[in-house]
Amino acid sequence: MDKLSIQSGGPLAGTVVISGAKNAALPILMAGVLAESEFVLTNVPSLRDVDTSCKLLRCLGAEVTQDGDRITIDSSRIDHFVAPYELVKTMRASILILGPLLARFGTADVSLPGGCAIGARPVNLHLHGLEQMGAKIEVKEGYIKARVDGRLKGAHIFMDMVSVGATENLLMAAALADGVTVIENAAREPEVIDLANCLVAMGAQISGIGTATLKITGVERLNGCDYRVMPDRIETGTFLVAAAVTRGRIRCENADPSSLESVLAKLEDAGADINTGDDWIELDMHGKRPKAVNIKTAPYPAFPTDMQAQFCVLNCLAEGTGTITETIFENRFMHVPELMRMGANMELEGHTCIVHGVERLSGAQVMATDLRASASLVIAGLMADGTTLVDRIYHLDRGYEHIETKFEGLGGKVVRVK
Ligand SMILES: CC(=O)N[C@H]1[C@@H](OP(=O)(O)OP(=O)(O)OC[C@H]2O[C@@H](n3ccc(=O)[nH]c3=O)[C@H](O)[C@@H]2O)O[C@H](CO)[C@@H](O)[C@@H]1O
Ligand SMILES: C=C(OP(=O)(O)O)C(=O)O
Repeated sequence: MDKLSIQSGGPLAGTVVISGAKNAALPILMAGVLAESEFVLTNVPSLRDVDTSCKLLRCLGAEVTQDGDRITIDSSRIDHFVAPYELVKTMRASILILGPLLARFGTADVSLPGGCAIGARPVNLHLHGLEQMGAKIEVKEGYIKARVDGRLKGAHIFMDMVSVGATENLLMAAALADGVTVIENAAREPEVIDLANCLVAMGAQISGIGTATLKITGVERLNGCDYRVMPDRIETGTFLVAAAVTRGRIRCENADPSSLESVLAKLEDAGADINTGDDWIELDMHGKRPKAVNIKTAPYPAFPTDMQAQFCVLNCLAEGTGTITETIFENRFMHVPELMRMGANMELEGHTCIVHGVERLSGAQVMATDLRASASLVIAGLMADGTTLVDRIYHLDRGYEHIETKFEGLGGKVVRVK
C-alpha cells in the first residue's frame, strides 16, 4: 500500500494551482442522471472519488467519458437503478444518486452508506424530505428502496438541522418534481450553490440560491449543459495552512477567495499577511511563527469542519494556546492521538481540543482514518524532525489531486513510496 514520506524543509514558497472542488464535483456528477442531453463538466479533479462516481454512473447504464479534467455524461441509456454496496461503501457521496434517480425514473435502490470514521452520518433528513415529496421509502437488507408513482410532488420542507448532503439530494429531486418545493434551513455551503447554479444551467428554476430558503419550481425535463466546477476551497485552505505552519509565502491560483472568508480571517489572526484577487490568494508569514487561534466549526459561512484538522496542526506549532471545537461530527479528532505521537501538546475535552504550541514536532510513522486528518499529518511532517511516514493514503487520494507533486512544487519534501 502506498505511503507518503515527509521530511522537514524550509518554508513553503511558490505557486500552487488549485483543482476543482471534490465536494462540488461529486454532487454535480450525480446531477448528470437528470440531464436528457449531453452533460459536460470541466475542472473536475482527478480523484479516486471522481473515478468511483463515474463507475457508479456507468453501472446505472450511463456513458461516461473522461478526458483530463473534462467529463462527458450521456444518461440516455440508464436502465439500472441500483447503487450497490461495493461502490457506496467507498464513497459516501453515492447517497446523492438517490434524489436524481427517483426524480427522473421513479425508482432507486441505494445502499445505506453506514457509519464512517468521522461519525454516524445518518441520512434521515434525505429520506424524510423525499417522503414529503411523495416517495414511498423502506430500508431493507441495508438498502434504501425508494419509489414514486409518476412525478415527485413539490413540498414545503423544513430541515431540522443544516445538512449539505440532504439539501443537495432534495434540490436535485425538486428540480424535476411537479410543483413548487421550498427547502427551509437549507445549507448555504459554496458547493451547494455550485450545484444549484449547474441545475439552473440545465434549465431548473431555483430562487434563493445562497440563502437558507431555496424555492424550486419543478420542470418536466432538464437538459445537459457545459459547466465548470468551482475551485476546491478545502484544498486551497490546506495549502495555505501548510504555508503558514512552515512560515512560508505562497500563491494559490484558480482559487476562490470569496468561499474561504472564515478561513482567511483565522489565518490573519494567526499572523498571516493575506492578499486576494478574483481567482488567487497570496499568503506571506514574513518568516514568523504563527500565533495560536480559537476555532469552532459550524455550517457555512462559519468555519468549515473540513479545515478543522489542518488548524489543529497550525495550533500544534503556534505560539500560545488555542482551542478547536468541532460541532458537526462527533468523532472527528482522530488526528489528535497521532499528532501527540509526533510530540504535539494537546488534550481533548469532549468536543474541544486544547492545543499548546511547541516549536517543532518529531517525525513518526502515523496513520489516519479520514481524509482531512491525513492531510493534517502531512502538514505536521513538514515541521517535524526526521522522517514522517503517513500510512493509508488512499484517504488522501479520495480528495487531493497529486498532493505530493503540488507540495514538491512549493519546496515541500513529500514523496510517495510504493
Ligand atoms: C454542515 C456541514 O458542515 N456539512 C459537512 C458535511 O456534509 P455532509 O453532507 O456529509 O453532512 P451533513 O451536512 O449532512 O451533516 C451535518 C450534520 O447533520 C447530521 N445529519 C445529516 C443528515 C441527516 O440526514 N441527518 C443528520 O442528523 C450529521 O450527522 C451532521 O452532524 O461533511 C462534509 C464532508 O466532511 C463537509 O464538506 C460539509 O461541510
Ligand atoms: C469527509 C469528507 O468527505 P466525504 O463526505 O466524502 O467523506 C471531506 O471532504 O472532508
